[in-house]
Amino acid sequence: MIELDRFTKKYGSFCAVDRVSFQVTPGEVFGFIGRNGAGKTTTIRFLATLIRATAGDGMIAGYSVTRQPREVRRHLGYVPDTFAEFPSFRVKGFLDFFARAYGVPRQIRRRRVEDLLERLGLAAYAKTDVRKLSRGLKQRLYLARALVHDPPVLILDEPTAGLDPVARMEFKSLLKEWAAEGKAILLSSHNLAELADMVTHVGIIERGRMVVSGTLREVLTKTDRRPRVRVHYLGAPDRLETTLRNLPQVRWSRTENGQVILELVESSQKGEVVFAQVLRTLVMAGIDVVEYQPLLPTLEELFMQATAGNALEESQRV
Ligand SMILES: Nc1ncnc2c1ncn2[C@@H]1O[C@H](COP(=O)(O)OP(=O)(O)OP(=O)(O)O)[C@@H](O)[C@H]1O
Repeated sequence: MIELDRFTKKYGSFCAVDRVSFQVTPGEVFGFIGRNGAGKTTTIRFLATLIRATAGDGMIAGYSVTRQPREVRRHLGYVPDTFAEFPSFRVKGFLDFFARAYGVPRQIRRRRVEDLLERLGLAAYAKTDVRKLSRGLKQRLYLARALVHDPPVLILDEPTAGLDPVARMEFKSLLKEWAAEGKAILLSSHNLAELADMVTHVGIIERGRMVVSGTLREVLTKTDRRPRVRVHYLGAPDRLETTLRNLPQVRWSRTENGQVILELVESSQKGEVVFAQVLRTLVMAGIDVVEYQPLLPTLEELFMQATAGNALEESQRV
């Protein structure tokens, strides 16, 4: 598992990361989110043993990042956000080289390299020079490299940047497989809609501080946005409009792709009761409701809300 304990990193008098803590246990996928310069890469590079902490420590699979970096590297698969250039290597030879460097026994090595080439869609490029790969293919190769020693922990900095839509879908299902195998996974991404589909947990870092963290569901329900519901109905809109006008529980409505989004008033009762009341009224008014779907706030909405205070402070400073 991954454990970060009050990690702090200062560059001179500037504090890039300030006492950030979190845990990722086996089977969890933790999405690490933040604006440019918030401190994600600094934190990730520390966990990957590439920079030292000013204070605090981290544990990877039970080993201290500060005191046992060699052990940490043996238990960690890391994909950086930028790729170093390598000398001439063919794709398969590249993976084989890293598998040897990690001391993977020969019998296992051959099978594992073949398997990774297959799973990451690289089999057709096995003999291609790595320097000739496109950005997306390099991304896949680096993912494969991170997995050659079958580490229990994966840390991926912007792993889907550069992937085409098909490769993204494949990556998502691979991520689920790795999590189901019991790996603890940390990933950062700026694509929040995509991230919401991949993670079990999220943490939002803002100017070096963790401002929100928890399970995806937990943090999404923490937003103070009012309850919304999407209604798919049959028939002409005028009857619905008349009904909505007389519904005190509805603050506003708008039409999106032939369906109606309703924002409901907050009530002292549980949100679910308001949803039920509105549905009952619509049905009683003779509206043929085909689908009625309460909408959770999105990760974008949560992110904007969690970082809004700081954005305001910044704009006031200018
Ligand atoms: N070597 C360094 N020397 C001085 N400041 C640094 C150094 N590395 C990072 N910083 C600063 O630390 C802060 C955090 O940077 P970091 O790269 O961790 O952000 P990030 O969240 O990964 O951003 P992005 O989304 O743009 O990759 C930034 O203000 C950055 O300028």
